[in-house]
Parts: sequence; structure tokens; C-alpha cells
Amino acid sequence: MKIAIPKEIKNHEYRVALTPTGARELVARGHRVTVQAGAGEGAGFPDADYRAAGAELEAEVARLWAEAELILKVKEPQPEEVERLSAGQTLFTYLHLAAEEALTRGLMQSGATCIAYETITDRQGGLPLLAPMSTVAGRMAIQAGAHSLEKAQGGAGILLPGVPGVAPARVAVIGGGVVGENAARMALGLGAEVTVLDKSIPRLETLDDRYQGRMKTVFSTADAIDEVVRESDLIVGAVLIPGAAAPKLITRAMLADMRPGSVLVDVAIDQGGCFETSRPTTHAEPTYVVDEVVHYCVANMPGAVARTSTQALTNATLPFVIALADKGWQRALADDPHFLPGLNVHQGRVTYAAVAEAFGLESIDPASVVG
Ligand SMILES: NC(=O)C1=CN([C@@H]2O[C@H](COP(=O)(O)OP(=O)(O)OC[C@H]3O[C@@H](n4cnc5c(N)ncnc54)[C@H](O)[C@@H]3O)[C@@H](O)[C@H]2O)C=CC1
Ligand SMILES: CC(=O)C(=O)O
Ligand SMILES: [Mg+2]
Repeated sequence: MKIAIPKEIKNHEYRVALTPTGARELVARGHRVTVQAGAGEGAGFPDADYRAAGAELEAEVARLWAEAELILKVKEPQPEEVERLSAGQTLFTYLHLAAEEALTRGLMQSGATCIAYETITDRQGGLPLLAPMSTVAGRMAIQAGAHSLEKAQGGAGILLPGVPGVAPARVAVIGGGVVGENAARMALGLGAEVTVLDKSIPRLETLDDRYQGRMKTVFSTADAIDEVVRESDLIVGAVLIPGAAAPKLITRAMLADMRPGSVLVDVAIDQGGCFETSRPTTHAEPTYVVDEVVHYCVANMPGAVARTSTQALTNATLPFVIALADKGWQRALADDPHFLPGLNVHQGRVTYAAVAEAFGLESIDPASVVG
């Protein structure tokens, strides 16, 4: 199969969808891998490494897209990329469609088959292609939050661990899944006082057991959120309802209850964000202030640590890429009930119910298109 790896064009996105190691695996199976010249540079993978792995390099981006059967990317296609997509092609990348109606409609119009990393499932009920980047983003959320608490960034001037004689900061994490656990773990490691809120009792049990009560676990209700809003220096938004737009858990009115200089890090921003005042930001300008509360809402946090993230992403995606390349998308999805929910859009139809619901569109069962 002809597989193309474009250079990512989103603001400060340095990841690439495939490492040279991944390219070598595909080439060894008889596939033709074409990488856009310079695509791996931001992640520390020069063109020569891809060439050595048996991939071809292409400098002309229009030709790269036009000749591909399967396109592998990291971030959702930007408008000029949507225009390059055509019927008969398969796109495999993060899509987060429930947060972006124009993108959803653009992909429908392209006629292409669009498979999202973030809605593929596993036997344990997890999201195996989201998990590696959630791990990265969760860990980064505390670095970003700690930096934002500095006075020069608009923060309250609070050091997360405190010092002897001065209390540590209070950190609340709303959503105790992969992002949430990793954020909480980093905050604990830095010596902050940590509370995790989740709606899932089994998840709270796991966290309580794993961290032996070192973090406070709280069932997530409106009352519980009111309380952490009043008490926290840093709040991380890490909720997810798979494939759907994130629920707004902190409203603008509630910001009045936060101390000036408190910080909100909305990791769930890629699904629309879980705070009413969140809007997507970029690594170039990651924060803004509303009602004296600093907001950090970068939608591609792992892009900043592109080397680590690219390796972790390829480790997770490669088995699925191999299945797509070896079998074609229809057989690959039909053979694997956990791969099938990855299908979001096919030939103009939405095949993921939560995405269709977000925009009042009709969805069709993905099983009906794989035969
Ligand atoms: N901004 C970025 O660069 C990145 C963003 N993300 C995003 O972070 C979000 C979280 O991802 P994961 O941790 O992997 O998901 P996950 O599925 O592992 O965890 C989500 C948790 O939220 C909980 N939850 C749902 N509704 C809740 C509520 N009302 N209150 C409290 N908890 C609630 C669920 O029970 C679950 O434990 C997703 O939107 C994901 O796309 C992930 C990676 C990078
Ligand atoms: C999950 C995602 O959107 C990212 O890693 O950028
Ligand atoms: Mg986006």
C-alpha cells in the first residue's frame, strides 16, 4: 500500500506520525512509505534516517497527498489539508470531531474514510491510542500549571511544594483517567496537596489503592466542584466522555469564587474544554486571563515534547497501521471490534454516534460499511 506521512502544519506541532523504526517495519512488509521532506526534523528524526529505513522522501506536498492510499498524521487536518483529501483515501490521525463542526463537514465532503486514533478501544475499556498522549499531557499539565502560578505569568506567585513552614499549593484534578492520574502523580511528586474528582467509583478505588491515600479522592458532583473551585490554587480539567464534547464543569460565574492568580489547565480542550471560559490556545501563546484566573488551554500539549511523544505514539499506532496496510481498511476494521469504533466518517456519512449528536447529524453503524 502507498502510505504518506505529511509534515504537521498545526502551530508549534513538532511530532510526526511515524518514526523511522515504524517506517522500516512497514517497508519490510512490502509497503511503500513516502515521508514529506523534513517531516521528522522537529522530533529529531532527519530525512536520512527515513531513507535508511527504506522510505522515500517527497518535497512536493501536493504530490505526497495525491498519490497516497493511506495518510498517517498526528493532528486533525487543517483546512488546507482537508482540501487535499479525496474519496478513496484513508486518513488515520487524531480527529476530536465533536469539538469541530467545520472539520466534520469538511471530512464528509472529502468522501474519504477517516479513522480517529482517540475512539479506538481496548479489552480493558481503555483508549489505547489516546493513552500515550494523555500520559504525556497529564504529566505536562503540572509543569504548565506550576509555571503559570508564577507571578510573571499572571499567577498568584505560589510554589507548588511550598517550603518548610509554608503550606504547599492545593491542586485539584477533575477526571481521574489517564491524564488525571498522571497529573495527580506529578503534583504529588512535587509535594502539592492533591485532590482527584471522578464520577467513576471503580476509578476512585483504583487511585486510592494505588496511591495509598496520599491523594484525596472525591466523587464528582456540582457541590464537590464548587468546593475545589474555592480551595484550589491549580485545577486540571481532565474529563472525557469518549468521542463527545466535554461537559462544562466550571462556569464563568464560578471564577469569581477562585482566588486571583489561580490557574486552570484545561487538557480536555481538544474535546471542546470542560471550563466555560476555555478556548484553544497554542504553544506560541499558551495562556490568557479571565476574571483574574490564568487559563492554559493548549490543544496539542504533547507537540512540545515531540521526541518523547512521537516515539510513544508510533509504539501505540503501529499495530493498527500494519493492519490497515496489510488488509485494507475494510478487513482491518471488520476483523477487530476495538478498531471498528475508530471509524468516524466514511464516504460523506458520520459513523460515530457522539459526533453526529454534537451537530444534529445522522450517523450510521460503522459495522454496516465494513461488510
Ligand atoms: N490537550 C492535549 O494536548 C491533550 C488532550 N487530551 C485530552 O484529555 C482528555 C482526557 O483524556 P484521558 O485521560 O485519556 O481520558 P480517560 O477516559 O482516561 O479519563 C477521563 C475520566 O473522566 C472521568 N469523567 C467523565 N465525566 C466526569 C465528570 N463529570 N467529573 C469527573 N470526572 C469525569 C471519567 O470517569 C474518566 O475516568 C481527553 O479529552 C483527551 O482527548 C489528551 C492528550 C493530549
Ligand atoms: C490527543 C491529542 O490530540 C494530541 O496528542 O495532540
Ligand atoms: Mg483541534
